[in-house]
Formats: sequence, C-alpha cells, structure tokens
Amino acid sequence: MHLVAAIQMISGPDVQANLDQAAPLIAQAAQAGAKLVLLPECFAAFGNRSLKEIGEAECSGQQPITRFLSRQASKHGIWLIGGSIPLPRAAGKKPMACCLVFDDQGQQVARYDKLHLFDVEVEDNHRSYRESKDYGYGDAIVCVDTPVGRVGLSICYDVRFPELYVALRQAGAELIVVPSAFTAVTGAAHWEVLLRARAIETQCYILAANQGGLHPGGRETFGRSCLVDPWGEVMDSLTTGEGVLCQSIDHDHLNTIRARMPVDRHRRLVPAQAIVAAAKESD
Ligand SMILES: NC(=O)CCC(=O)C(=O)O
Repeated sequence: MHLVAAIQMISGPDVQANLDQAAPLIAQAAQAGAKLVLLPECFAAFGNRSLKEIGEAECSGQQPITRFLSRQASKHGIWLIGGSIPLPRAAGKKPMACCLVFDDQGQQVARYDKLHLFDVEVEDNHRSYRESKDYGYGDAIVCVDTPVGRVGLSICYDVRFPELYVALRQAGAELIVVPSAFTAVTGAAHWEVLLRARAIETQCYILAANQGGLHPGGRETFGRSCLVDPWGEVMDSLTTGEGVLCQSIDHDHLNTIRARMPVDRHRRLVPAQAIVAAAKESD
C-alpha cells in the first residue's frame, strides 16, 4: 500500500499567491503520509496574459516555480508532480504546458510536455479556448519510476485521447496522473466518465488533481479531484474549493485485476485493410 495525494486549487494569475496557496496543501498531504503528491494543471499561473514571461523567468537564474517545487519536495521528503507550468525547451522559445516531476531529494527527474492542446469552443458564456496560441505541442510520452510504482504522465485534455493512455500502459505505467483545469461545463458532462474509462482500459490507477471553483477573470473549473482504481471505481473524490485528497494504491489489487482479465495481452490492432473492405462491401 502506498499513499498518494491530489491537491485541488483555485489558482489565479498571481504566481506568488498561488505558491502561497499550494504550500500548506502540500504540507497537509505530506503530514498525512503521502509519498507522491500531484498539483493541478496551471497551479502556479492561471489565466495570465503573458505566459511567455513566466516561462522566461523559469529559464533565468530565478526559476521561482521550479525552485519552489524542488524545495517543497526535499523539505517534505515527497515526490512532487508540478501539474503544469509554462516552460520553454530553451530560452526565447514558445513555452510548453509542462509537467515536472521532483524526487524526494528535490531533484528534477522527469518532464512531460502536454501533447493535446485545448483549442475548443465551450458553451459556458460562449468561451473559446486556444491553448495553442500560448503553448507549443509536446511530442513524447513519459513514464517515471517512483516509490509508488511506475507513473505515466498526462495533462487534462489529454484524457480524451485513449491511445496515449494505452501507450503509457504499454510503457509499464501502474499509476497515471491527470493534473487538470477542466472546465465546469465539460467537467459536469465528461470528467468522471473519462477518468473511469481510462482506468478500466489501462487497468491503472488514475490520480486526477483538478482546479475547482470560480477563478479571477470569471472562468469556472469543475473540481472533483479523485483517485480511480484499475477496476474503474472512484475510490475518493473532492467537491469544489481548495483541498487535499489522500488515498492508498494497492499493487496486489492492480495485479489481481490484470491477471484475471489480461486485456493488454488480448489487445489486437484493427487492420486498416479490414476497414477498407467493410467500406467497399457497403458500396
Ligand atoms: N485545460 C484543459 O485541457 C481543459 C480540458 C477540458 O476542460 C476538457 O473538457 O477537455
């Protein structure tokens, strides 16, 4: 049994205020015994006009957010996953929506750049989201070995693309994290069912840390951070507002489910020529 935690926040554009909001929640998770703690997407900067400046500061000597994550991880002796921050791959380049992983010594051990950017029209006050204006596209899948097992990294909108999660499972993931800033409207429709589906398909634990509430500027996020087990059961979830969810993951339970229903061994690729043949037949 390993304790893991998801932190739910209501972040705004003030980086220092967000870090001040996160610090006591991280401490609470560590005090509860969590070995791995997940922060939500955009935990340090939400709704900012210029993400480029924030990313540049992380490439300079200052690195306010990266250093915060490293210090918090080593101070509490936890593995800390910084949901997402704007971080270019090199100074002067466009930032990526980047998830950083720090070990319990405060060393950065992994980086994942969000693959699927949220360029979507949502029916809440007719909002348009255009993440690709601010961020570049990631191009790699990333797993990292931690004391709670092999962890696959993903971010928010990624959860709608099951092939990423199958690839993470094939890369050995046992726990997949989904730091998020899921909108209130799309969350009410799809949040839980998507997370449960990804857990069932991959037979992994899914740990999702969401933003949850009304943000400065009027955007509303769904909350309901949760842990889903490899059978698809929601083991625990928050409502809205700031909070910490702390739950255990059990490798024996995961291995039993995988042994009884070995979907990964049964997976067959649908041959492209079969699709063509079916289309011809209906002509
Ligand atoms: N920041 C995001 O990726 C939002 C994703 C979301 O709300 C969705 O419905 O998908």
